[in-house]
Amino acid sequence: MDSSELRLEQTYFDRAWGERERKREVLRSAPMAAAGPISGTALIKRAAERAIEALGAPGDSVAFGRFDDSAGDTYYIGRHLINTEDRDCLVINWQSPAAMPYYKATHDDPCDVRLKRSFNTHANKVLNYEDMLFADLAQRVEELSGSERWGIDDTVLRDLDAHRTGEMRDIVQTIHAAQYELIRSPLEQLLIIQGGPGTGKTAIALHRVSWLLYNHQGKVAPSDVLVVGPNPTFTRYIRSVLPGLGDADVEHRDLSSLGPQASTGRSEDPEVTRLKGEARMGRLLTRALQQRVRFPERSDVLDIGRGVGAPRLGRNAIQSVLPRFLAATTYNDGRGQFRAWLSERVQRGRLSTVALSAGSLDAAVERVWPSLTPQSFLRDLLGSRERLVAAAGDDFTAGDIGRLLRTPAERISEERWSDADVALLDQADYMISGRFPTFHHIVIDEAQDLSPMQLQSVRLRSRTGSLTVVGDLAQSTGPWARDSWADIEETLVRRHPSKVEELTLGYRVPEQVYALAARLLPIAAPEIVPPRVVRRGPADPELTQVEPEDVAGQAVVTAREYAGRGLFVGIVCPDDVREDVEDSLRRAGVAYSDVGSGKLGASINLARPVEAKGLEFDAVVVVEPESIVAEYERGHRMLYVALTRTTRYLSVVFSRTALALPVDSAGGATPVADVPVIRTVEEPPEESPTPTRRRPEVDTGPSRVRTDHSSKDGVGSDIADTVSQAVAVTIAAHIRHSVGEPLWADVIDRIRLELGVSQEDLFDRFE
Ligand SMILES: Nc1ncnc2c1ncn2[C@@H]1O[C@H](COP(=O)(O)OP(=O)(O)OP(=O)(O)O)[C@@H](O)[C@H]1O
Repeated sequence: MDSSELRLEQTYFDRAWGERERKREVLRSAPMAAAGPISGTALIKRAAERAIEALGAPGDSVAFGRFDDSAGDTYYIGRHLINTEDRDCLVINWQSPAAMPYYKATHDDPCDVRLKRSFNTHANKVLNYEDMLFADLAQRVEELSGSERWGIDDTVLRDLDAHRTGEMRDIVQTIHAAQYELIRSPLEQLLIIQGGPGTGKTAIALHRVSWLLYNHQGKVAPSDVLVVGPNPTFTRYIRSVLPGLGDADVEHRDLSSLGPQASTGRSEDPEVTRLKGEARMGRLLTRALQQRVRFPERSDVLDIGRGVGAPRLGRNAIQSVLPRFLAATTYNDGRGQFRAWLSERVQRGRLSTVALSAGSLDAAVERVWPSLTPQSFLRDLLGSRERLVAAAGDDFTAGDIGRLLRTPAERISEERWSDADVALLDQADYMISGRFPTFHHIVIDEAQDLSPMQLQSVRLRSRTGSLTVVGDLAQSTGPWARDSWADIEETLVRRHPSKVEELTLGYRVPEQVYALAARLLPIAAPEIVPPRVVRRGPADPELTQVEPEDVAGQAVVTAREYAGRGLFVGIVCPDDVREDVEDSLRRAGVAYSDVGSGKLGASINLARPVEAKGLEFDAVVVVEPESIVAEYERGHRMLYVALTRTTRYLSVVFSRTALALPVDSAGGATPVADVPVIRTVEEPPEESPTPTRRRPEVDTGPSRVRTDHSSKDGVGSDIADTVSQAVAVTIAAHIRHSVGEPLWADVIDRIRLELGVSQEDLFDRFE
């Protein structure tokens, strides 16, 4: 790299930084300079604050890339627009149409771009850069590697190898041409994006939101966009991406809270979950709600108030008007209209010789048209066979009714609700009050698993039908596992056109790991074309066979080894061995985060396979794959999900089979067997839980010898070991967050100086 060129770039970066910070100062003083009413000043202050947010932080680098066109003009691309006082543009923000060539240029269609430069920066210091010369690429096209031909450069690869944390990062610097096309696809449509694990679906959906907000300002505000994820952990994992792109105020919700009542985790049979998710449940709720409106039984008159002279109306008079009010938009609107009619009728007909009190009127209305909350309505319905049968019509069998029926809790506040109930409550809320915010654009992530009732919840919130729906059919599991997008498309499409687009490049999962996971595809999802993986990882997957009683201990030992290297670790474990793994973690004194509780920790995270969907870790330990397959409907898909969560390292700890694959993939009843190419490469280390470490034959490098310091079941390591590991992990996380990788060595040296120990001292101490 030319150092004078580097200096020139730094000069440009410094200049842009100066302009940006000048603007920040101007914006800061704007409210003070504004004269006029206080409310006006407050408005200016708010606007100034928003504009300051849009500048990014003072520590952010001003740009991440640049391109030069054939006319010799140079354009810098960054997260935020930077102008001089005279409105000369120094840096174009990435969402601007002017930035398009930076993303669209490929070796076979350079879009008039001569050079594309990607900067590696720390704060605003340009550390180095990588160039792509399109004329040169076109000449060398025959020599290019597969991933180079696909447009994957070193900047992407470096980004993919970076440490992961519990928060997703943006990909503005390295958005691929194919991804960019989807990001800037028209707003008014139902766009379904299908793609294998780690193809960037979530990243694209979020960048698309930012792009749409910038390019449709005035039409779509951030508060007019909703992002729906599968669970609270996932929502937390992704929710800092948009604010980081300058788009705060976008609403993030997860399915378990997409209703008037969040799920309280009621567990139920998958059959019941499936039934509650069916579209016909919507019809059942509609009928059941209408049936709550009726003239009181065992009475022919409705008394409006009490005592002599209190007005009364006959059954027929009331029954004849009810259908009119039942046609109102919502249950509560109909109730209001009925109340008004009753009041008017009493007064106009002079039915009363005494003044009609509001209380008497309300009591009479309540007897015919009870006031309901979604919770009281659903509790009454699911708790009564009679109500269920009456509402079922021809749509449901006696067996269905039996499955839906449940004993209500004594008090409504004690009622426990399942995830599937949330969508029913949501539908009930819509029918009863019709009051909830709608959005111009909605993103649904992991959409492949949603039930029709959950899709309906989303649809009710969509004001325009503009949606971005992302998912992977090969990862579709649970009661609503599907093999096609057709029903989702049908449910969600409204007045706009719809299309299904496919992503074909796999970013997250290294080649060696994906080769293992892809063995499941012929069973898990034979129709799916696997993605083309863009890179190799640092190691082959490690398959370790141990005795059944040692599985948990070995999983913990493996996870600790990874965590000890400062990696962000996920243990993906079936319920079958979960308690044992938790016990082993506790006994080993290992702090870990329970992914199901909504949090991701900085070191070891324990997840059920379903909870791991959409997440990623530096290293993943998949425990007892056979149980994962057994515990889930479409279990091979769930195992595929588990195996594809890693960005770098994968270990599989098992007692029976590493992958539960039929010997003969054509035979339905064939027994499960191991992956055929596994071989034993290493004897178990002493004191470890008698593992037989195995690797797939694809491994061409020398065997990696692992030294295992743990005792028999991975517990009982000394306290010093645990303390030093915890301290090291914390310090490493701190360094990673504080400075860029090129400075790590300096920081570590500095720590040594601060501690007053030289390199030699350190060795002395360990001898
Ligand atoms: N163009 C890109 N440049 C750099 N990294 C990328 C790019 N595209 C995707 N990635 C990275 O790949 C990883 C996977 O992305 P993402 O989670 O969006 O994939 P996904 O398709 O939603 O995966 P899953 O199916 O598992 O939910 C992330 O770390 C993301 O940053």
